[in-house]
Amino acid sequence: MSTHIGAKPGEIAERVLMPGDPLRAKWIAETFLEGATCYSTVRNMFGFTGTYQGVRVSVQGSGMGMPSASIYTHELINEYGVNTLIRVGSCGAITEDIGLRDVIAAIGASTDSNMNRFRFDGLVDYAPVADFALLRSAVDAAEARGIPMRVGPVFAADAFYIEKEGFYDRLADYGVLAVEMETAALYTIAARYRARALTILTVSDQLRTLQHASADERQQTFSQMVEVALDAVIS
Ligand SMILES: O=P(O)(O)O[C@H]1O[C@H](CO)[C@@H](O)[C@H]1O
Ligand SMILES: O=c1cc[nH]c(=O)[nH]1
Repeated sequence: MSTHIGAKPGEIAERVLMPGDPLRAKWIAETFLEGATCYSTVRNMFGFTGTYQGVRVSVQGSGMGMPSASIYTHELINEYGVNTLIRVGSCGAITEDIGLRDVIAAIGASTDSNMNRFRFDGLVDYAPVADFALLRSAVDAAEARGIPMRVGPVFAADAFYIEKEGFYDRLADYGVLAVEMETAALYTIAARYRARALTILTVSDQLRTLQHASADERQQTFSQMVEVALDAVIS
């Protein structure tokens, strides 16, 4: 086992879906994987391995925010040999042309996290980006399933509750589609250790119109996001 994951060597697949919510990991494993078994309950951050269309796939909760997601990303890659990670998360849309329940693939992530400034001694504003082949596979999968999916940049925020007048407007001015809390760290760590990473998100909150998805709506459209992610992760 690693410091934060209770799996034995070989229990985690090379391909992993990573939701923030550990109960979403359980739901994905029970709903979409065959023969799924739980390999870790450490900190209740559940992880499961099963098969999807005959291919071994794991689902690991990452927790909320970049410090937590960094731990799981680092250990999955470096302690368990994971080479492909797709985050399946929720997000807040910051442009009015994106609706509740829409699916977004993150081509890159800006952030207010200080992690990369620390990493590069404050001299570089590193640009964390998605793996192109995974992104292309996700786009192909969404098209094949008839699921509309926007592709664009997101903002990975340190804080969920931001009291900064006009901040989302300014991000939207620069083309940012949505706000979430993990992708900059995921893309950076995957790049560092030569793994492939992608984030796919479902809009749970429309931050312009202040609409919020109901629990049922979230579950239904999370299904679309997960189907696209599973098709891409086994590609
Ligand atoms: O739904 P998940 O994957 O947790 O993602 C989003 O939801 C959490 C905030 O509610 C943050 O982790 C954010 O990134
Ligand atoms: O980080 C997040 C996730 C969902 N909704 C938000 O507004 N922010």
